[in-house]
Amino acid sequence: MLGIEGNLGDSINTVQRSWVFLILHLKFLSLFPSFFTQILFLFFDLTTQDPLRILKMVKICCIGAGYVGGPTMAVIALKCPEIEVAVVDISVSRITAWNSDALPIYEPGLDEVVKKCRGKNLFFSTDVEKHVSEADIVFVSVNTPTKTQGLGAGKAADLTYWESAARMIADVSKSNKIVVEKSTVPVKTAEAIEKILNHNSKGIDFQILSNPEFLAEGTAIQDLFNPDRVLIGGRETPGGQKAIEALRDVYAHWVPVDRIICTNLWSAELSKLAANAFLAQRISSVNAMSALCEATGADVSQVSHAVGKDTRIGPKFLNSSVGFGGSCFQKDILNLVYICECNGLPEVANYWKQVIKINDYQKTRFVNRIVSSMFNTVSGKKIAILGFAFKKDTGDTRETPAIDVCKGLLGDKALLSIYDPQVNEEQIQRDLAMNKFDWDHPVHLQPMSPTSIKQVNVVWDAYAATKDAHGVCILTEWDEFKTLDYQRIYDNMRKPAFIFDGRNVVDEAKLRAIGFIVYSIGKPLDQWLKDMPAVA
Ligand SMILES: NC(=O)c1ccc[n+]([C@@H]2O[C@H](COP(=O)([O-])OP(=O)(O)OC[C@H]3O[C@@H](n4cnc5c(N)ncnc54)[C@H](O)[C@@H]3O)[C@@H](O)[C@H]2O)c1
Ligand SMILES: O=c1ccn([C@@H]2O[C@H](COP(=O)(O)OP(=O)(O)O[C@H]3O[C@H](CO)[C@@H](O)[C@H](O)[C@H]3O)[C@@H](O)[C@H]2O)c(=O)[nH]1
Repeated sequence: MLGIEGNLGDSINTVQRSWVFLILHLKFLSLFPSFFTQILFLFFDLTTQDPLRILKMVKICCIGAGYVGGPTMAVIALKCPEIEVAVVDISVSRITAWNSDALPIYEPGLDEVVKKCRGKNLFFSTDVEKHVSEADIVFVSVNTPTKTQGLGAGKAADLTYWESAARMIADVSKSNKIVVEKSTVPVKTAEAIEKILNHNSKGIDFQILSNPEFLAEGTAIQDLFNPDRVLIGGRETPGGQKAIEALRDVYAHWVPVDRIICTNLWSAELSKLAANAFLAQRISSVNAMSALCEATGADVSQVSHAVGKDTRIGPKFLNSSVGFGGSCFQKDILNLVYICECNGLPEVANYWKQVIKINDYQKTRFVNRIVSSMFNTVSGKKIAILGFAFKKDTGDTRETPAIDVCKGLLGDKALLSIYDPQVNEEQIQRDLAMNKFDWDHPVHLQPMSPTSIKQVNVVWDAYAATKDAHGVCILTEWDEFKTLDYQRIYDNMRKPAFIFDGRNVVDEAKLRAIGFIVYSIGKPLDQWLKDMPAVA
């Protein structure tokens, strides 16, 4: 095992040197194969300590085999063949899936990366303690969901899973370790983790680093291969700096060093929350504009284009939508709000709270638009839902706006027929039966009792979903929804046939020419919709 204090950073730096040495070594052994020569070389190896000592593999363990732990570690294993990477989880079903041909998450490019490394230097296991105790670097990538009860419920991050992982690391460790916060955590979490780890440390040196992850689902592999930046925060002590160096050396296998930013612990922890808040704020800003566009006849796509051409603003993340979803934005902003409140900054807290309020408003506005357009009632009417995942190219449904829209329509007694290319019926039924904030607690990774909602029917084809429907809602921007045969869909629907496009994927002019009544977020309204204004 390599000690962190002394030589982990150096060892990775000198890997190339060691390969040269090994080749020379083997060459000499083949030239002088006598027993005596071999003994001489062995003696040399043992006494010099360098470089053969460092040929022993560095071991990384990641606790949490989820959307972050799985892809991140697979890419580290691919890019660092001399490092042994173990990804561990308490969920037996998740680990079984990681070891099978049907990986537990859908992510373009992930299968190929896993296939290249699994069984070589990438391992998935439920033997959490063994792999943690053997590792030099332990990443912790467990859930940090919003608290559902107690102090800070509905806002604060629930650190139960993080704390239990930290206690387990302290219990099973027998050698020095770098412990890396990969999960998104409240600023100052590292201080609490240090206390847990060092309280009963048996003389072991634990260095805590913050290394937040910025990948987005659906593009995780490309984001990991080519990150805008890698952020590493650590203590400003010699030990802390050495640990930063060791982790930087891992990423430096494929990330240009000028993109690896090193900061203090608190800056790294806070930057992750700040980045998500800034990104979500852009979406709430454009969504707020979308309401004004509908009221005035402006077109939100044109406004976004014009605004985004300003190089100080930039064109990305300005797509108006039914609202942002996903496991991160809402959770992390609520967490930020709570931290501001705890630090006596109510004005700052209220500023960020508004990003969530606009997002909720956007989802409610969308449901109200549907109901008001369809003569103020959807009771007993079949509504097709196209797309349930929170964005395209993922099967993840955590905090998807589709849940709120579907629940809103179910509240008005609609009959839903749902199709998503990557989300199965069990997941959809479970999501629609779940309470707010329950979605990201590990108990929900286990199969739940099948309490299916009778008003909901899940089908495996957009045409089946839309057959005999009164209205169609597009809630995820899957590419296939752009090229559906809308004439066929129209012919098989009840009339008047409505389309409510929550992602601005359809060509409204073409659909209107077919005969549809079309509502697209932030676009000029047609006469029908003007005559039946939604109550926001
Ligand atoms: N999903 C993303 O795109 C994304 C991106 C950046 C950061 N993050 C952050 O990363 C963290 C993980 O997110 P995720 O989406 O991968 O979550 P996830 O639910 O997909 O995975 C977390 C895993 O941790 C496991 N786990 C929980 N407690 C454990 C324990 N004590 N020991 C072993 N395993 C345990 C769970 O069983 C689960 O499989 C969160 O803090 C999240 O905010 C997520
Ligand atoms: O212009 C846009 C861009 C996105 N969205 C929606 O916003 C949500 C989030 O999308 P995205 O950010 O692409 O996916 P995530 O996987 O949630 O990634 C975010 O959250 C991660 C978890 O913290 C971070 O690591 C990423 O950097 C951050 O982009 C989705 O519902 C999108 O449909 C919009 O409505 N309009």
